[in-house]
Amino acid sequence: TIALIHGAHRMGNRTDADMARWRSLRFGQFIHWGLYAIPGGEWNGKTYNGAAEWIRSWKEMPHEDYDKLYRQFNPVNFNPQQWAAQAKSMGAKYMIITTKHHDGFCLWPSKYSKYTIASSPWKKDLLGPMIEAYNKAGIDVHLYFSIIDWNHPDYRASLKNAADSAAGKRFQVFVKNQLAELLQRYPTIKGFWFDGTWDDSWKNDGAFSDELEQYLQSLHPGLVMGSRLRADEKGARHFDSNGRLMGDYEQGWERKLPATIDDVHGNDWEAVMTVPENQWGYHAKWAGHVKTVNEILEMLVKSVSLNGNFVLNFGPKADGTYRTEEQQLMTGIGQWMKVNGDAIYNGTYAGFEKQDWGYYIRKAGTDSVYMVVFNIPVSGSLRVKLPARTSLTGASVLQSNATLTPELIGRNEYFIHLPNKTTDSPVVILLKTVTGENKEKGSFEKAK
Ligand SMILES: C[C@@H]1N[C@@H](c2nc3ccccc3[nH]2)[C@H](O)[C@@H]1O
Repeated sequence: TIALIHGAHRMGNRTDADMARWRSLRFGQFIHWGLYAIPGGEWNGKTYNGAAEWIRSWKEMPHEDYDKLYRQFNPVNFNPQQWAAQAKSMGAKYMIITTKHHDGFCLWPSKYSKYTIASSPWKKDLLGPMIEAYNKAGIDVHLYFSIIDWNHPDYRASLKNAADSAAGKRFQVFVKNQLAELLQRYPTIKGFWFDGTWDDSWKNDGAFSDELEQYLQSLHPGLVMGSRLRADEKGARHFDSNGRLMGDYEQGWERKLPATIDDVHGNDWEAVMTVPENQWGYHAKWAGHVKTVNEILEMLVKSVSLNGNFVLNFGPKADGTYRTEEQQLMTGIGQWMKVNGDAIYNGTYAGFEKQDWGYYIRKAGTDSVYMVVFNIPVSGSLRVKLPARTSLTGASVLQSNATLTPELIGRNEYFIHLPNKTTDSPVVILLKTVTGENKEKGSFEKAK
């Protein structure tokens, strides 16, 4: 291994209570809200084909036009209690809110910048009421913070000369001050979700990112921060130059999921996902494929089955309301979660051989294993192959509690026959298992 000062400081996952809590929540709501919701991907009658929150980088959007938008930001229909209630009914257990996206506009009245909500017609802090409403609804809040800041005069993508380095130093002080300010203003938040850390100016100062992480932990012990924040002294990000994960969980799964358990290398991880193909902030015209409830449920279930968290993104409109498609998704997902959430919360990798019908999820630390079925075979028989020395002592349909009688078809191998082959939403089966050397024979094993 290479001797590193600013590489990973820990082998393996965090085992403290704050991280165990984050791990148990499994399902989060991302909210991208800011000035970019005003143009909503359109300007001067033209449609921007990129991600709506990147419209300032579009050649058809003059920087000075974008930078004036704050003068009309006035979310008169903003109702944080309603947002929290809808998130709760969807089954989300944590929420990540953009405090400041790449454009540098702050949703809180930061004393370190003029480019904040305080300069808008709305004037008032947006984060405080959100955090209060979500916490009251029993939902943890994490703060998204972009290091890239297109508005700040001292932001540099790269440091080419002494002047750049001086600006870069001033910018680092600004970042540190804003983050400390956020922790001081919102002491109940559970973590930071850093973004915009790919520019050289950041990548080439691993020492600063390391010191910053430690500084934030000192201000707020237990804070959960992913792998996007840090670089090591060689410029390696997410994984240090020895291949060890930096930060508390792998945070690179943006609009993609691991394929198998081998892709996560035993690390905690989280995937963040858009409803359309690639829009985080509000875009008036969603082009391309819009994910359905069942598609999203499969991503959520697959993530949990591979020991990860899944966060679904929402892009509220400039007036503070959600578009219809997003409201309908929250309702549809919530209906399934209401009945089957037990399979998601505290869910972990089961260690059973993956089958085509869907995914196994083990309730953390127990012998309860859920089967979440997405693909019912034409035979109607779901194959279950158990690891050695594990046997079945019970099987039931989670929703109806109907008992199932698995058929032993081989050594540690069963068929579970589903009562009906058609369903328009994933079916969850709860398996009770027993494992051990001198275990009692499972209930469904034929007497010899
Ligand atoms: C969580 C997501 N990360 C930001 C982002 N910017 C990118 C630039 C290039 C490639 C990927 C990007 N993701 C998106 O704007 C969104 O905030």
